[in-house]
Amino acid sequence: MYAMETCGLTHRFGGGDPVLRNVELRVPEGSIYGFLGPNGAGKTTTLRLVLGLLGQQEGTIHLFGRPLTGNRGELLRQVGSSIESPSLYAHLTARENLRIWQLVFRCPERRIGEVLSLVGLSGTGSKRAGQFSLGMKQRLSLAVALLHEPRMLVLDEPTNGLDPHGILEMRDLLLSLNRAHGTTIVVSSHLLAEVERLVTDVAIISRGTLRFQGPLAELMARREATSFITFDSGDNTRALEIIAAGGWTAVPHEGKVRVPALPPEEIGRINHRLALAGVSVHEITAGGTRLETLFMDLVQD
Ligand SMILES: Nc1ncnc2c1ncn2[C@@H]1O[C@H](COP(=O)(O)OP(=O)(O)OP(=O)(O)O)[C@@H](O)[C@H]1O
Repeated sequence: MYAMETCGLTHRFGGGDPVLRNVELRVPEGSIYGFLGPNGAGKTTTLRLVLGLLGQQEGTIHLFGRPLTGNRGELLRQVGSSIESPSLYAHLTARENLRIWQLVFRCPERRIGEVLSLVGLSGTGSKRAGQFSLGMKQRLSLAVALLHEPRMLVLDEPTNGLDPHGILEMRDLLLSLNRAHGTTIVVSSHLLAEVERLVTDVAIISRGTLRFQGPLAELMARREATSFITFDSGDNTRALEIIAAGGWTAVPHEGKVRVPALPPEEIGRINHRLALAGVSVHEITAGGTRLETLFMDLVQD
């Protein structure tokens, strides 16, 4: 079952061109789903539609297998979100901010302490949210989103403006939430590298159109298909013959020998065979398309 599913989602602002065209998201329950695309691609608009923050024009939205239309209140109660700038009161402490939302969500008071500890803000005492670092503000927004123990979290650019340490902290936090509670997490980002080690599934959107959707492993496999290993040895002509005779596809490249990407044990086997034949290998390098390059290719027309 999909935690979130959109069908034919199309949206225009005013009478302009569509900013979303037939967007079909399928977020598997329990996944960490990276919704990726460059600035202005349509990520926030899609998420606002799914959260009922923007009037739907064309298409359908299902959450947990049920249509949003007609079940909005009940379905959105199972979702925690942080979209655009966090709605925090600068003059209140973390605990006071959460107290307000605890009353709004009507959840037990104990949740305040629980989420504070979960996001690592228990020790902030009388410090006001206005004095928090950006990373702390992001974590407090996450705490608000988690108060009512949602089945799915929808976070728009949660690592925006964070330094590398803050990005790592946020990643670990989201991973542990997903593992400990099975919470489905949808996280948007304009940088694949920021979420590459977090997500299980990926959707890539560009100019309002979905360019890729599937498990991260599928995207990785596309990269591997264009990757290669290069051998440089004392006698590359013989090396080429020996590798080809072993049944591997090998081609000469800039005076060296190139084979398609292989598992490490296969590379070891080639190296061993060359050594046995008296060809000494100086260098083995892996190269090819970086995941980020593949991402850029996908978002460019
Ligand atoms: N309220 C609005 N009125 C008119 N146009 C809008 C409005 N909100 C968004 N847009 C336009 O819709 C397109 C998609 O914007 P959206 O904010 O959804 O992109 P995004 O992928 O979230 O980008 P970013 O990473 O910059 O937030 C953009 O061209 C944007 O200018």
